[in-house]
Amino acid sequence: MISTAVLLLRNAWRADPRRILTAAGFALGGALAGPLIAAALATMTGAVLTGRPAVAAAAGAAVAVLAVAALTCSHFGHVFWFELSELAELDFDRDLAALSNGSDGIAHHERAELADRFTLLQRESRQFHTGLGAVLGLGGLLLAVPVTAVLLARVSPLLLFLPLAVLPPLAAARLAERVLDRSRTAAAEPIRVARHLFGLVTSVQYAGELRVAGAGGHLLDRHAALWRTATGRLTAGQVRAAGIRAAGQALFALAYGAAVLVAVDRAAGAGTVVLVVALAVQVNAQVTSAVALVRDLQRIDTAYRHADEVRAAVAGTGGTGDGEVPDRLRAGITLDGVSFRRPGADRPVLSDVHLTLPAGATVAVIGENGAGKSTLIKLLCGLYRPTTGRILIDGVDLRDIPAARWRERLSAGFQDHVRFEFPVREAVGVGDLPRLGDEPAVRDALSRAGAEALVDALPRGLDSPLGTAHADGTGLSGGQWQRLALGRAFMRRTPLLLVLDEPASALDPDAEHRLFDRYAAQASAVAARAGAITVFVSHRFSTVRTADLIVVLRDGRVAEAGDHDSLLAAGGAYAALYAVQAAAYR
Ligand SMILES: Nc1ncnc2c1ncn2[C@@H]1O[C@H](COP(=O)(O)OP(=O)(O)OP(=O)(O)O)[C@@H](O)[C@H]1O
Repeated sequence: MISTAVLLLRNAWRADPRRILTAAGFALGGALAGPLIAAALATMTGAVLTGRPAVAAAAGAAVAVLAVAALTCSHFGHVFWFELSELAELDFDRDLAALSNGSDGIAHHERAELADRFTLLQRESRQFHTGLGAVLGLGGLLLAVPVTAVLLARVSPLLLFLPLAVLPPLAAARLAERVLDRSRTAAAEPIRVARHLFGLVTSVQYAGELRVAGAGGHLLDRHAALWRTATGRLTAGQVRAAGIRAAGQALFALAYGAAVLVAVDRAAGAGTVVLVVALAVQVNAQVTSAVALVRDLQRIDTAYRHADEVRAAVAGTGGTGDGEVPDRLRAGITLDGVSFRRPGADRPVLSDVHLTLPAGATVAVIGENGAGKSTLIKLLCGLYRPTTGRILIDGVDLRDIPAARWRERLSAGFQDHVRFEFPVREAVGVGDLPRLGDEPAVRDALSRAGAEALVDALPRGLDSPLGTAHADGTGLSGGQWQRLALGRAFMRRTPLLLVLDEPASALDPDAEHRLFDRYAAQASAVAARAGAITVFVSHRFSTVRTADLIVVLRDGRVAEAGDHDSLLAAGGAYAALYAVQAAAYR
């Protein structure tokens, strides 16, 4: 926890040294005012009772000034540290985003325990606005407690034990926070799933299907059940934590009662009794705030610990070598005995895949649902790493190439593409960030994706905002979103590998056919320039048959590979599938 406090202070210092110093000054001043008020009150009472009006008036004025100072310090201190705390929250959110999206691969995202950690971290990041205040408050207490102790010791050394009575409630608070942490961890999974269900029920995208199926009520019932499970676990944790805290406070209450008895027993005068009672109240307030401040700080400590766990899980998912990506592909991409198994899965998704994708070729990957087509695409993109085997780019192992370097030479259109609710030029331009504002490049990509007519029909052309995030945004159909995603995939000028995972599943067959005709002509130009390989997944054989190489996957293995004519002649799985689809169109 001390390291967390130091980290928060260091970050605040880095952000604005003057601001944090001023906030610390106010925190210390405010903390000191408390015991001094008790001392001034005692002096005032003694002076009144012994008939010294001038001293009583001065002490009374001091009480008033100190009380105002305490309030002022707390108010202005808050103003100074609040913004720094907001920055700490922003920093942590950025860290989270980097952890979530900044890793080389994506396989760790598919692990449930990591998803739970992220759920917790998102909740915990909301605690950051209290962190700096807690550190400064505890700093103030470090000053106020000894001053209070000295004042108490002057009455009786026995009273020195009163601040020690702070320890049981503090220890109890630590223990209680650990109990709460365990209950929050236990509740993370039901909360995550419940949020997912709530997202489904409230999503415009799925509204139609859920209405027709009448599944909305069912999902809400499951959501409520999960929420009840989560709340039950959290409440059980809260009850246990409250019991532990109450036990700590009870020990302090005993010490408090004993202190007042000592004061009454040793009282040299009414002023001293007032001093002890006021200081005992101070100690009580100090304990209560110490408990709250420690709890706040401990939550942030927990957040950092959880973030470290995620960081450790994410580390090591990236490439380590310093291999170069060739300017142009000469031989091609080779999969040499590639297998892939997800952590914790009992069987591999891909097994012992041997394939050569020649430079300049168009490769179609086909197979039944779940055969491993998308997994193969993600392996080629370096988003997953082979569990065994190698992927060689012109002979260089992909493992030895830094992920960022390889990705710069990729273009991808994914099945579950992003629907960027931006103006069209940006929604497409993000496919090649350096050319985000390059209108001719965006128009060219749109034309290759067959989306120029779609954009021309929009009220503000390339500047038309898309989606419901904008008041004047235009809603698009699934196929129209897909055309824009394709446009995005076509933004990069010289990719070495273009992957298209069911890029036209939402297009009508005619549109898909035209798209691939147009694409094939351009692909051969890029292929001639850079030896670029296009790998696409499609279930439509009218498109698949045009590929130079067709790879048929079955149960994660390559069942057949070859061009259309040779596969038909072989009379295997491809020929059978082709015959079924051809018959359906006859
Ligand atoms: N996110 C995931 N987490 C765990 N397992 C997964 C995940 N995605 C896919 N799988 C598993 O990997 C296998 C291969 O999935 P993949 O998406 O590669 O198949 P596919 O051939 O592209 O299927 P489709 O034609 O349905 O898109 C599936 O059988 C599934 O069991």
